[in-house]
Amino acid sequence: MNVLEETVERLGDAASRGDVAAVRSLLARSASLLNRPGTSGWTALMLAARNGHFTVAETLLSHGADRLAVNRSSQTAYDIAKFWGHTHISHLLVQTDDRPFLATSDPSQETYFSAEPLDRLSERRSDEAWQQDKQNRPDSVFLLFSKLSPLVRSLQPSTGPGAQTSLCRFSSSLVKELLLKPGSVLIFLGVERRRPSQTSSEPPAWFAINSTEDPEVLLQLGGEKDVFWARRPNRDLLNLSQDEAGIVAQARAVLAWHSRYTFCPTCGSSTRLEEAGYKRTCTNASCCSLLGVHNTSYPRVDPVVIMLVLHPDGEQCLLGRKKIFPTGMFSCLAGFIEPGECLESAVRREVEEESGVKVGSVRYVACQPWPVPSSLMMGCLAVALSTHIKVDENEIEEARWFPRQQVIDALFKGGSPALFLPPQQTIAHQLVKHWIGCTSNL
Ligand SMILES: NC(=O)C1=CN([C@@H]2O[C@H](COP(=O)(O)OP(=O)(O)OC[C@H]3O[C@@H](n4cnc5c(N)ncnc54)[C@H](O)[C@@H]3O)[C@@H](O)[C@H]2O)C=CC1
Ligand SMILES: [Mg+2]
Ligand SMILES: [Mg+2]
Ligand SMILES: [Mg+2]
Ligand SMILES: [Zn+2]
Repeated sequence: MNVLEETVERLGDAASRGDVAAVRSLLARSASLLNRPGTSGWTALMLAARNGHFTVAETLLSHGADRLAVNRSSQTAYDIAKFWGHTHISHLLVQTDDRPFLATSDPSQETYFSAEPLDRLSERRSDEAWQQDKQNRPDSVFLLFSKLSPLVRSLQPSTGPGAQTSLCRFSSSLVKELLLKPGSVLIFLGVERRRPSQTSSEPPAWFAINSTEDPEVLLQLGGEKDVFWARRPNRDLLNLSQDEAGIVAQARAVLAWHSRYTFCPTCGSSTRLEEAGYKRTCTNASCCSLLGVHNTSYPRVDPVVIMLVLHPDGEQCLLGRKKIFPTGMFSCLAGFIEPGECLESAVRREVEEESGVKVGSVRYVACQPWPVPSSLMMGCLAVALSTHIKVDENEIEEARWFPRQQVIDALFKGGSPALFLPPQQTIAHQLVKHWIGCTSNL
């Protein structure tokens, strides 16, 4: 047993005995131990739940313990507390479960693409002198995009689980010439959020550039090894750190808008970039888009509902697959919100259109920006009123009710040829996990 494994066992032992002081001091030394299972396959939270130690469970949760982790029998800490009759602890775990998982200050609970590591400082967007000064500062950070894909670098596996790629960061001197090229679009992203202890004068500003120069030539710019364009949205863009994914969500969606709105949607004249990339204004002085405020001048966000529909028996959920999905992959149904629709009506309409199932109550859970090109995925749980399935074959190849246990296996045991779910970075995956966590009672 190595030192790490030994420390995990000590944490588990302290949690089993109800020794809050020992739990705190072990976590203070190594917070990464928190969700590691010991040799028994149980996490510290499960052991606290098994032995009825409320304060330990509370302490572990306050440090961000994963209440949805399962042991080798697919039991969560909640299941264990319930089984052993520790109602005060199962209530504690349900209380936490009942909250939408985004309504928490714990960043590890954010959905992928939703982190906000930069302060967008929208009030500085029209301040041209300020923008110019930031663009010239040596500590400003520039990200490079080609055909809307960011330039990234592969990280060594030793950097730990999670991020496998990182955004390439350029300084103003390296991009100076590129900015003069006619095809370059520059947008301001924001400034780094500083913790109070970091007292240096001004936090660095971040910008993104989309360039139309030859991508192969651009690759040489940084002179780094292992750099490549993160072109495959479902692969390369999902391997960033939580913070970098948040920055890409903002940058890619705004740059995509610039690439598609070079002409005015109202009169067809050309448009020019303003407000550091957050507005496009028509160059035709008589265009009515210049009178008043028009949404055609601002970056667009397309609202989408994505929903996990639950069977009236509460034990099954409805998942569907499009033809383009890899074999065996099923996901939540989803669809664009139409004008004049609220979230609930869009959920009911899309589910009925795509599967023939009628839906009653709908509850919003959490959302996720999806920057390909610029959707906002609003995740809901919905309860079915009818169960007969008739798919819209234009959109969906197959939709089925899946039993809870099969979904749990797909979530925690990696799936099977019959069912696997989209990766954990997607809100579809998180919605399914949320349902299992809310109703966990194996
Ligand atoms: N993460 C996940 O597991 C899933 C994500 N999605 C995403 O959700 C989004 C919407 O889902 P869909 O099933 O495609 O929507 P949908 O069910 O409304 O059907 C798509 C069709 O709606 C029309 N449409 C209406 N407004 C549109 C707009 N603003 N942009 C593009 N097409 C529009 C187009 O004809 C398009 O083919 C897609 O971007 C899709 O990639 C969809 C299913 C699962
Ligand atoms: Mg759809
Ligand atoms: Mg649809
Ligand atoms: Mg639709
Ligand atoms: Zn116009």
